[in-house]
Amino acid sequence: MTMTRGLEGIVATTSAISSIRDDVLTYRGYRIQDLAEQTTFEEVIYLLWNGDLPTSEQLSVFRKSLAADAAVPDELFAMMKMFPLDQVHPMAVLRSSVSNLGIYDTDAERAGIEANQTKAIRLQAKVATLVAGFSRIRQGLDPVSPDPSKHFAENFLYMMRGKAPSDLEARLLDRALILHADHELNASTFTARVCVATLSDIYSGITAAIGALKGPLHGGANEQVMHMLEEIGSIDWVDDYIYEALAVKKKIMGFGHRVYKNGDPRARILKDMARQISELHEDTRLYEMSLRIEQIMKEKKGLLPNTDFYSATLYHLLGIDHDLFTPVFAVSRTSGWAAHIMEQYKDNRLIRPRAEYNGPHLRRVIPIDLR
Ligand SMILES: CC(=O)SCCNC(=O)CCNC(=O)[C@H](O)C(C)(C)COP(=O)(O)OP(=O)(O)OC[C@H]1O[C@@H](n2cnc3c(N)ncnc32)[C@H](O)[C@@H]1OP(=O)(O)O
Ligand SMILES: O=C([O-])CC(=O)C(=O)O
Repeated sequence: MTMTRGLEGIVATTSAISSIRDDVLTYRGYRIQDLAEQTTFEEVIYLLWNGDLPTSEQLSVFRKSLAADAAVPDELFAMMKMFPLDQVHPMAVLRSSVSNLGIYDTDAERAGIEANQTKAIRLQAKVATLVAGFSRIRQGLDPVSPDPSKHFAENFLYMMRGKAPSDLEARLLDRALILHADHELNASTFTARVCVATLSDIYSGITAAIGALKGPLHGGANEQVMHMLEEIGSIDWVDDYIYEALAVKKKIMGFGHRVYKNGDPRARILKDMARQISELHEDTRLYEMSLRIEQIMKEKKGLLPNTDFYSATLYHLLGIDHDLFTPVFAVSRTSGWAAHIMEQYKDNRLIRPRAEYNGPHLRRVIPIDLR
């Protein structure tokens, strides 16, 4: 048996959804840069689930079905109101709420391609309503009902804020959702596939994936980047902070990647988006601090930013609460998780690796009164 820590370099499945080769990221064969520039998040969801970009007619039908499924059962918002709102993390709320969505879906246990496509649409639409609704409930406000006339990203910001975002803000979020939608066999996607490979249901798979995304070594890093920027506070303190952190071998959030060694292509696009919004708001403090951190990390550690680094500045300037950064990631990644879950069902085999045992050798049980 061979063993690699963290399964590094192990190919665990075949997949036709997204690919990282020579640091080029593609979804279904399309470069991420091209998708971010020329398509919308709804087109990308369709692409991930169906293998091809939609025609305008297909897109229109698809958008209508997403909009029709965006409302969530009142019981879920009632349940959220009972949570300890001043201390609970929104990712914990999302994890529980998606699990609860399955309880209210009468098709939850229905198998088959069509049933899973239907449930994927429901999940994708409702996950945004849940995140936006929770952000309002904890401020003592009522959730805003989804507006079917709005595009996904625009509607998401509208449901959070209670008023429509500008076109540029909606487009920036739309691009961020595209960039985060899928990423080959990352930890949360692998979790989703392991879960449904037991032939468990799609709600269980996405709930498990949300749990994996929450951790700071994965999707939770975007919130931690923001904490770090806040802790540093000013460009004047960046050098001291980073050098001191590196001296005690502290990890700098938003840097490094298991697969990319020459840089994450999404980070380059997000960096430009962070610059754009910083200039728009005439508030370049976080962006300039981030540039300096990037420079030091490259010089001292040879590490480059990953997708979570500049998304922190972008989301902050979009007015998104810091602890909602990872839930926003989850809203986007639901599309990728659902694509992988459906791919897994199509050609399923239980995922069950081995462990190399390194515990005690065979021992005799000593009766309890003699231990
Ligand atoms: C959407 C995403 O999930 S993107 C990733 C988001 N996560 C983060 O940004 C958290 C910070 N980054 C990290 O922890 C790592 O780079 C990971 C988890 C992304 C990749 O981890 P791995 O491939 O397991 O690399 P590993 O953690 O073993 O790091 C290898 C070496 O680089 C160092 N290193 C890696 N990332 C960092 C970092 N961000 N800051 C400082 N040092 C780092 C490690 O300390 C280690 O050094 P050592 O060999 O001297 O012990
Ligand atoms: O691929 C990974 O390991 C993590 C990542 O960047 C992602 O999930 O987007």
